Amino acid sequence: MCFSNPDIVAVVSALNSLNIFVSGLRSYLLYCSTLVLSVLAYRLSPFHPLAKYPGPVACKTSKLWLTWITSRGKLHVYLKGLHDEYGSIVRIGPNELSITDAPLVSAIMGPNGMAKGPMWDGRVISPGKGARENLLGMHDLKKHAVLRKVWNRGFLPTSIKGYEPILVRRVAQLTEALSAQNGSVDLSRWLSFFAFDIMGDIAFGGGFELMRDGDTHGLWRQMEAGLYFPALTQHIPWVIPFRPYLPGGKGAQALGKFALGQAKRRLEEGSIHNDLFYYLMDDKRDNAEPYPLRFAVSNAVIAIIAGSDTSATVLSNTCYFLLTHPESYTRLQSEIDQALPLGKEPVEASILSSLPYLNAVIKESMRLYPPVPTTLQRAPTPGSGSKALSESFVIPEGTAVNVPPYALHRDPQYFSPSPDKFMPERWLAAEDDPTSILNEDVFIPFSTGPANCVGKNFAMLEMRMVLAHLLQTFEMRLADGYQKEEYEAELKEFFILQKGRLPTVLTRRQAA
Ligand code: HEM
Repeated sequence: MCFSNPDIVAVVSALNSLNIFVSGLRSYLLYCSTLVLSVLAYRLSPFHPLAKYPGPVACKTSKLWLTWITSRGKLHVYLKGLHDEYGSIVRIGPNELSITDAPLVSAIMGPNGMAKGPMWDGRVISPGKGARENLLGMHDLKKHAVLRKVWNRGFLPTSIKGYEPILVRRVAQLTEALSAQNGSVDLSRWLSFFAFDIMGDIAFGGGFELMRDGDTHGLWRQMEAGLYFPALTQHIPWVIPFRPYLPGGKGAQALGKFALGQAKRRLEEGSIHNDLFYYLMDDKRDNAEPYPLRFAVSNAVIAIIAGSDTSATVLSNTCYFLLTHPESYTRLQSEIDQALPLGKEPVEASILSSLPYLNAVIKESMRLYPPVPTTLQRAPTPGSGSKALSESFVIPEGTAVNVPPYALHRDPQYFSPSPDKFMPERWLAAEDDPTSILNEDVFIPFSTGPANCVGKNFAMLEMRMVLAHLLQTFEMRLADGYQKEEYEAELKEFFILQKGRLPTVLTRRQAA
């Protein structure tokens, strides 16, 4: 075989180009790895502002570790483990602390506390314009306060009174639908459909009919699936610009589209009751321009996301605890039977709020499983330099602080004895053992301070009403063959605690 001169020249020139490329690539990789190693070394060094706080090396070096833990759905359990091991202040990211110290909790989230932290930039549920203009994700303290005033009007006692007849109708629909089922039903799913329908009523004056039609549009399924991605990106908000190209990055787009359709329908037809949309769009704000449509839609969608799965999870968890604690079930049923004998309908809200055991059961369920179990995050306002939480504890700008309700609620310093056990009696002062501990300041299932849950009073009414009706109407038991351990194993945290199945047999009770 022989090569001509031009062939040899071409090969030599190709080799030269390859050499230049390889050495360029080598220099680039060297530059990148030096940069990464320097950043890692700084994060682990004594010069880092958070150097004195303990925590695992994996957390100190990168948020990718917590992203991985979150992907398994058990971030709440992991963070509790870290607090058990390292104490009340733990470094959970290069620039992030998790805090379970009671006096610091109110300094972080109370009236003089901090604004929402950077994780909200990564919690975009339904992409598109307006995604950041809702109450839940608003960083700016002044803008938040203005918008919160509008939302508050939707949840004043008089506004909630207006929602009561709708709630009574939906609860009756739930019990009728459950009565019509044969054998075992997935109670958890029915409670989700109920919560979705009622939030559709409150937000848009109706339009979601999951109890009647099932999840035919896949809205509930997509909303639950849509929470997975923001649960990961909340730790690494810098990936948000790449979101459309990432698997699962489309989010709850169907919910957003459906909501826009409902909003347009709602605007054309009006509503027979004052729904949240009324307060967001039609309400006369003090000499201000009305909000644009996409703003109202974005906020109303947030009501559905923040208000449906949260209440449904508490309801399902509470049923699970009652079904696995027969003495609590019997005690609650007899309290309800005395206050609301079978056949007496509708159940009155004022009576429900005065039932001590019913309220203790709901609180105890939310203590053990707060639906937002880990990620109440706050941070110093950009440009402020720092925020002093106490004389000796200053948070430098650029640091986020996380308060994890799940770890707080199971801390024996604050709830004792047996903080991991379901014991509603701990909330009943008259029956309380004087040696027991119950610190209500750190009982924060609805958060605390100016950004606490705006829907709290409505959610409490809803949960009391559903539970009272279920226990008044049915005898309930877990389905044969269902292993109760499955329930807690299936509880996964993706931003909100998501539940699995709760196979239950419901038998209609007869009036005595
Ligand atoms: C058991 C039911 C519920 C629980 C446990 C719950 C829990 C929470 C928590 C923990 C927060 C605070 C997040 C933070 O501090 O960063 C929050 C905020 C919020 N919740 Fe709820 N929630 C529930 C039901 C509802 C309902 C029914 C609505 C109705 C619309 C709602 C709407 C909101 C909104 C709009 C915010 C943002 C408040 C603000 O930033 O000012 N939630 N919720």
